[in-house]
Amino acid sequence: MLRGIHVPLVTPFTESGEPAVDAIEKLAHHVLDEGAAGLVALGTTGEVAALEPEERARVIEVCGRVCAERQASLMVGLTGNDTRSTVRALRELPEGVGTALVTIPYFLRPGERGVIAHFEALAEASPVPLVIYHIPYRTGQAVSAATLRRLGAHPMIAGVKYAVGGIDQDTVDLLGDLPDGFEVLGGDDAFVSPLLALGASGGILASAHLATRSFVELADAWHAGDVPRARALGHRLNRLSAALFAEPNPTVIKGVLHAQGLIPTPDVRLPLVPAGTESVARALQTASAE
Ligand SMILES: O=C(O)C1=N[C@H](C(=O)O)C[C@H](O)C1
Repeated sequence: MLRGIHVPLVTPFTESGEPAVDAIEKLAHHVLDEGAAGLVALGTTGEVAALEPEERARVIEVCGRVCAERQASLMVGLTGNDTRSTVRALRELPEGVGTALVTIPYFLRPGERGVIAHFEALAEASPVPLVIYHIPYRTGQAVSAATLRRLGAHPMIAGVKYAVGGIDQDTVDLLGDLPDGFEVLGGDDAFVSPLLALGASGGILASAHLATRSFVELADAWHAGDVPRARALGHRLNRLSAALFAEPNPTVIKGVLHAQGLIPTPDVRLPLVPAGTESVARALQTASAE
């Protein structure tokens, strides 16, 4: 279910600052046409923190419609850091959502026992399987391979979006001994190729808005054991990701998508500010070479 490349869609805005629903729909079809296995609505890349509740509902609605039509997987991001309100949000997810991508409680730093208790409570209450979003440089909470393995043994916890900013001992330990039915999806664009080499089943990658087909080929090549092809693609795509992440995500990606005519404006909501023209030009040039 979690195999392949999932694109965490940006939320494009119109000139008047509203979510550009038509552009989301077009972008969704575009990345699915290019081979993405599914969409992620309301990720960090979708600027979820800056969207009003009714705007979030509209984004889920349009992504749900496209995924239903295309028989693709829809994952929805939930970023609460308190257990009771996250349970409520999970229960309020509309029909058609396949999985919920739930961030490890940020800022509070509840410790590993707290993380376990949080996810076990969510897993018991959730109507859909969960994907743990582990991104310690954003949440401030470290989590060991043993904790992820324990959580992964729960039947309602389907996987982890793994974004620890590198490959460390826990990464190798986790991928060397995964619970049955628990998948690792790379969530750091720069490290997706080594993670796939270690056994990740795919990735959730903002970079895959661009060169989607090449990211899909990268995952397929590692899964097929075609090491020379996978390694070469990985190095090439890493250059694209580096250019796209030269400024806070998703500012450069939006600049490039706008320059390519795929979204109506490159606008982001404060506290994000639009990427500089040089960063966008460099990323555009790298993307054009794909
Ligand atoms: O929104 C996401 O999902 C992603 N967010 C990450 C981030 O902004 O840190 C990057 C990753 O490509 C996907």
